[in-house]
Amino acid sequence: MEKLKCLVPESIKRMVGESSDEDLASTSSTLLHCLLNLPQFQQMIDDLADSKNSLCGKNKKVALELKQKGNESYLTAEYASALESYSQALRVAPMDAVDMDKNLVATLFLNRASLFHKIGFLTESLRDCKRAISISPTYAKAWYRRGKANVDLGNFKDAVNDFNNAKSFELSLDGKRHIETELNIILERQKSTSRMAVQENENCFGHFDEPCQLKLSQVSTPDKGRGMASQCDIPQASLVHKEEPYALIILKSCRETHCHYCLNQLRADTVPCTSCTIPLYCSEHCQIQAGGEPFSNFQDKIGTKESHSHSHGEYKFALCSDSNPIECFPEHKHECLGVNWPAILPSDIVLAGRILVKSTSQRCSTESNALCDLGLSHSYTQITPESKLELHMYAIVLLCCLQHSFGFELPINGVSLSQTIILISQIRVNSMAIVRMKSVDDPPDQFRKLTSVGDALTSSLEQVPVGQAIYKAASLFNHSCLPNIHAYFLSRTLFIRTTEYVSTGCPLELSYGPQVGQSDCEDRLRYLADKYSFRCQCRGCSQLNLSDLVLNAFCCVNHNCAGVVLESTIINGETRKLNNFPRAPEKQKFDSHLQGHKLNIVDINDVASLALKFNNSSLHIQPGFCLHCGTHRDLDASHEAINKAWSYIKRLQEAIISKDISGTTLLDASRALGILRSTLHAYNKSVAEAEDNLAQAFCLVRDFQSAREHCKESIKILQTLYDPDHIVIGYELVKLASIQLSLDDPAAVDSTNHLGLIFARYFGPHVDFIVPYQQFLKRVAHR
Ligand SMILES: C[S@@+](CC[C@H](N)C(=O)[O-])C[C@H]1O[C@@H](n2cnc3c(N)ncnc32)[C@H](O)[C@@H]1O
Repeated sequence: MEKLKCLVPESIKRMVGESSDEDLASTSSTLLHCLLNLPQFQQMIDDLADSKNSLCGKNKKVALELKQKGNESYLTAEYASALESYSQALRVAPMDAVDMDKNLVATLFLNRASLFHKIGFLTESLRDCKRAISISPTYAKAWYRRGKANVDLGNFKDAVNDFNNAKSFELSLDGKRHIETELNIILERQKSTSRMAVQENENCFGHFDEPCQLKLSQVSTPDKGRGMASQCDIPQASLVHKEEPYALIILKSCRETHCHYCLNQLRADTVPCTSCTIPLYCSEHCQIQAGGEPFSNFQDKIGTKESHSHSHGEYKFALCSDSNPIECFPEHKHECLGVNWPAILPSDIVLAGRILVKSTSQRCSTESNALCDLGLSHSYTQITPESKLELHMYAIVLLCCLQHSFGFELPINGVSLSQTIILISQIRVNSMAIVRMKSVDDPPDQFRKLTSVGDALTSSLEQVPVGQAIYKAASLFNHSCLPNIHAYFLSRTLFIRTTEYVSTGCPLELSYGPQVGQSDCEDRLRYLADKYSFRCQCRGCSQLNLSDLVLNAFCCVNHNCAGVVLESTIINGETRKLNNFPRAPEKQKFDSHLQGHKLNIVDINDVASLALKFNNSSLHIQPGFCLHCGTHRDLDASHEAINKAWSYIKRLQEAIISKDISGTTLLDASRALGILRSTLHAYNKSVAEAEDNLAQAFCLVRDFQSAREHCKESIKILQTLYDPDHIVIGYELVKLASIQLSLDDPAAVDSTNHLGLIFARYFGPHVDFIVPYQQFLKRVAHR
């Protein structure tokens, strides 16, 4: 794409860079004509959209090689490698390929089922057998293997049925006799056991159906456009919104680890797409929902006794569809042609393709003229000239790819291109990042069950983005750096909950990323302007707050003084708030923010009261001078000392990542923390980060007592910068509780109770699905 950009004449680049949403039809058609005359552009479209150049199509030869490799690894007991080979082979094997008179895919499922059985993954084995049987209903070995897995799972009735089927399809007499013997043993065992059968349980989320009964109203605001507000008083932790995505796509970084439909972490028995090698799914349910065909459509007819009716090959649609019917559009189908563009173009462009195809198919029924009319806001006019050129180019490439590979019946002209450019702009402003909670100590490979869980007691949690989606109704929620609602996801469903009491008429606003306490006001404004092209007008950025004042502050050089020293950038930023929003901050804001703190807040109140004394919209604060006693600090020298100290903390961070922490690294970092503490303000965010790094490092060298103290110090600071019951504190308490448990410290009970309350506030009844680790902590702490 970059090379292509260089070939566009400067005059066209300038015209595109200066375009507004009004003249997109003419700018995009000018660029289109220019590109169509470039052989490099034609070549690019051929590479992306022509099936002859496809790298994402099925390939029998490669599948057979991988199968062979898997068999060899299995024989030498290299099970992880065998699993990798079989799964890869399944991904590339054509559904109609035959190997030694058997459907190749069915054989591969069976081989993988045998491997799973060998390593004790019984439900995975059972599911792979089912898949082999649904392709090849008379596959005696698959019935037999399934019978064995059912025996080990205690499902004797099913096992008897499986062995009977295996016996009837087995051709050799010896084989039949062998199965008969096993069958008799099972029948005996069945009589003598009362063991409960283990039920296969696919994607069961208990409280998926929590109703959302609150009515919200759409409001219009002068500074943020449309927004959502409450129509009644809403208690904390209430569900205010629930929605299925209009369109969704997995992020490139998660393609190998998460299901391309529901975005849950893939299990070891991944299910491939039936037509191309790009997506992996966690189940046939997801594979079919995405637009794939059921495996039973590829039934192997070789040697089949057609009359046999197999009652066990059916699919289970356990997730959302039964209880909560959702509109389902086969969103991968038009990409599923083995061509390269869905794998190569950026995720938001492939998402735009999904929306175009979906809305065009719906357009036939609604007879709208717009190619795609989501009715969402966008910020095309505010973006940079480079971004405008990029949007133009991607819109042209996407429409050409859709037309070339999928036969999308749409003239590529100024009108369709301008609508596509606006669509991509809407996606950039309105799409939500779907996140999943990840325990940092999760083993990255699929052999989760094989690794020890003994080290889990020093775990911590983080949120990782896995997908990007458009939720049409939720796009109307505005951003606040001090949000009063919180969004999270179960499978593809978006849930939004209040995190505090919200009174009637109050705007409901979530955070698009940055929050007060996480970074200072200038950083938040920069992030939102860069990513979403708007200048934030939320209360966090328009009213003074303690976090923004102390987050990057220095301490007083006078050891007896707990005062605050600010830099000019912070003072300027805070003064700007007052200039732009000359409303007096309310005194009680500071007080309520500090309620419940048992911390020494004298210095913070100093800052607050000083800030409140502003006159003519300016703060009377001198950079470099203590706000309490007026003593001067040399800020240049302080910066130098901090940078040097921080280099030791950075070294420690690297050592933590490589899990190789030497005594010297730890000692240097401890000394560096001393310098940070004596130079920076007690509530400076960098001190919290350094404390947290030391806590992690001490955990790794198993000095849990030191780890606990550093972890507590870090939490103390964060509780001041955020709300004490903010979700960030919940994550930190997970770390503290796990360290306390490692020390048999009874205080772990308080920590787990506290984190339980915080998570319940953010996730309501879904807490155990989102943070299953907290259940484990609670159980151990209360034991
Ligand atoms: C996802 S949309 C929210 C709904 C939007 N207000 C509308 O009218 O459709 C995001 C856009 O809303 C506006 N917006 C949201 N939060 C804002 C804030 N805190 N300050 C200023 N503008 C905001 C910006 O224009 C942003 O690009």
